[in-house]
Amino acid sequence: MASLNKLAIRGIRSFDDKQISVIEFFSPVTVIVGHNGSGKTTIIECLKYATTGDQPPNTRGGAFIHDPKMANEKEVKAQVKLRFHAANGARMLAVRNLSVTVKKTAGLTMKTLESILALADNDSGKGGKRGVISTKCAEMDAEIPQLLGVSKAVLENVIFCHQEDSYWPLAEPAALKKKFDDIFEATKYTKALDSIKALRKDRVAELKTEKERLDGLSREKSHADKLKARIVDLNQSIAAKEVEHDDTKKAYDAIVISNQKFNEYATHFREVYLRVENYNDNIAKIQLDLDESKMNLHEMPGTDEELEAKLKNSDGDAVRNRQKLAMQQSKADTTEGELIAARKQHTELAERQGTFKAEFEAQQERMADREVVIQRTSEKLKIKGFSSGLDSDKVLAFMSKLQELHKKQKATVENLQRESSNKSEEYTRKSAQLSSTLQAFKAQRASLQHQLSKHQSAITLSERQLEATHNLPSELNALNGDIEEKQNRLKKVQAEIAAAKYDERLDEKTASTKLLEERRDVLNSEFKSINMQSDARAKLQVYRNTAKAKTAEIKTTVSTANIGFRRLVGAEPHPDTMEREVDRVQVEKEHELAALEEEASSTNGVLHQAQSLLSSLKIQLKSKKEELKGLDKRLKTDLEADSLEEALVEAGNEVDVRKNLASIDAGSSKVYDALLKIGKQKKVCTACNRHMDEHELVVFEKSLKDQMKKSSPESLASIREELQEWQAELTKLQNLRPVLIARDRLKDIEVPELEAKIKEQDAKIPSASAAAELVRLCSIFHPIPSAR
Ligand SMILES: Nc1ncnc2c1ncn2[C@@H]1O[C@H](COP(=O)(O)OP(=O)(O)OP(=O)(O)O)[C@@H](O)[C@H]1O
Repeated sequence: MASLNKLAIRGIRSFDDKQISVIEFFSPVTVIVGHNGSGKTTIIECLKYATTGDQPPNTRGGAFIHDPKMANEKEVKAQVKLRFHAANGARMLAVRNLSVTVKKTAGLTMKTLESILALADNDSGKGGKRGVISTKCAEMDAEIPQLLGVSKAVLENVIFCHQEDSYWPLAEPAALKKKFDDIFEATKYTKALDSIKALRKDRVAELKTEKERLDGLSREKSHADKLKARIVDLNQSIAAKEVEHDDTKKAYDAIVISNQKFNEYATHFREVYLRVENYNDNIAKIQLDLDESKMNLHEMPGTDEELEAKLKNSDGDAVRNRQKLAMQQSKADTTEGELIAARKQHTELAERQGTFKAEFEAQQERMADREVVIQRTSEKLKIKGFSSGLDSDKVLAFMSKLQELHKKQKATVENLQRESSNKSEEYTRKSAQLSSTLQAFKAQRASLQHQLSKHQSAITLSERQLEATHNLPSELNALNGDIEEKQNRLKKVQAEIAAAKYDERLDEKTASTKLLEERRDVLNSEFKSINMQSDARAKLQVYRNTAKAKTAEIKTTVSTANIGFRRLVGAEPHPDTMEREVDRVQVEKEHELAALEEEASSTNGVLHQAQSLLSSLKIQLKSKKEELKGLDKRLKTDLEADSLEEALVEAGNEVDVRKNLASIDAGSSKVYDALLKIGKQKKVCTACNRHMDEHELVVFEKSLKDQMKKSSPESLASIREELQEWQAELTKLQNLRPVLIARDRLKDIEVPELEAKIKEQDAKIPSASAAAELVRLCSIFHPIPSAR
């Protein structure tokens, strides 16, 4: 238990600064008695100041120190010295020094001077520094209450409570609680609680972060699971695609065969189509001929039986021809249907070709990705020779190199893992050894400290005994010898401790532990990086497998495409030149197609021109024939004779005759009568003075009578009528001349010319039609390769 021993006061309040006043405290109680103002309170204040460092209330500015005015000094130095027994029995000495100086402005300046807390042994008494524990006020303020085993609050508020502060139990609840908290040291528990709360808050925040991290990790894990599932799905899908590819290939082969069949059908259809067109043309011609024949119907020679037989035969032929035509028509319809189906098939094939192209493009992209991955991996793993131009051989070489590297890395990882585990074991073992050594050192130090405290208590005891036995020098000497011996032993033990260099060894071990921990960290980071590399290699393996499958797929596709390549390019495909060759052939084929389309357009133009010319010629011919028919009809109607010229001559003669006859007037009959009478009488013709015999006279008489008849008024009227008729006939015949000329021109020139032209065009059209159809089919089935 702690106890106060002595208090020495100098220069505090009413205590003089020139001499030291010593108060000794006795056990079990010390009573301080004195007059008012004699200094009792000052003693308590000095005890409080010595133990806690707190000056009494309202003593700022040096009021606690003896007044310099009273001392008649400009500076007063004060000292409070307390010797006490600590709770552990140690004899301690606490010295605190103060000074106060009179200011020029009549105020005081207070200073806290040197303070010492030391073991109150002999050496310290001689000014040695051996037992000094602290010289700092703050440390002393904390140390002394600990040494006394009482809290500062108890010292302040209970033991050395100033009379001015002694009313605190009547203070307000908050202040009272504070005091109680301080006295019962609840503050540290409150602080501990606050600290626990703060720690809890930190831990909750950490927990939250960890939870979030855990959530993130679980999310990543679920993502990884999903990725795994996706990989499985993709593998399944790849397998399904391969199966689909096989099916598609089979379907493609079947389509190629059906395409060939379609080509054959198309060729056949073209032939049939041309034949049908020819038949149609023939039918048209026959129709025209029939129309013409109908127009120019003439009586067929032969008997009725023969004609009937002919007619029957012709009907049979027509029926057969119609049947043939119907068959051809149905064939044409069938072929048209096949053509539509084939075109549909062609479209589907083109779509499939597009799909294959898209897949091929995707494959190319994947290959490009693979190349990038290989390049990055080669750069990362420092494998030379794979930065560019990665063909399949190089890729395989890269894979084999990676496998080798993987094996090496695996072996290295295993070695490192073994090494790491060995080192870890070694580290654990050494750490355990060091821990045990440390524990041993600690135990040793504790026992030494125990011994030391024992020795110190023995010294204290000895000192007490020494003090108590001043009159026993012999005992003192013995005790001194004992003390010396113990001190020697203490020194020896301390020297042993120093010689053992436990601290240095401990430092060494700590440094070695630190080194081992650093090494372990390095190994752990290496292990982590190796694990990452292992992951990367696993990923690479997956990529490699994918690339392998894709390469096989590409090979199959390429081998299929190679057939088409050979067919189109006419050479063996080579990966370096393949695309260029296909591009070149594509350009060529596109040119050819353009030329074919141009040709088709020009051929179609020619065909359409020929067909329109033919139809126009046919229309012209038809109109000419109709015109000719009309002219013929008119000629037949208006011209009875075979020849118009003869008819004209005849009509002219008739008109002339009638004109001559009509010119004979009525008086001429009297002339004929007189001539007849004279001739009968004289047998002489008075008109020509020629003699006539009887026979001649008969003829003369008959002729004159005819003339007389003709020159009769009735006869003349009739002649005039006839003249008019013949003149009308002549006019009509003269009007027929241009008709005849026109008909002859039509018949002999225009119609034959038109017929010849139509024949010529007829002959041209099938070839033009066939050419146009051929060009059209060529342009439809013209293969254009694609570089993809
Ligand atoms: N700074 C100072 N310098 C000199 N003397 C002082 C100073 N301050 C106080 N005093 C004197 O110290 C004395 C105070 O002593 P103190 O209060 O300790 O006496 P006391 O015995 O406790 O009295 P009471 O029984 O009345 O409480 C007074 O006489 C006062 O005049």
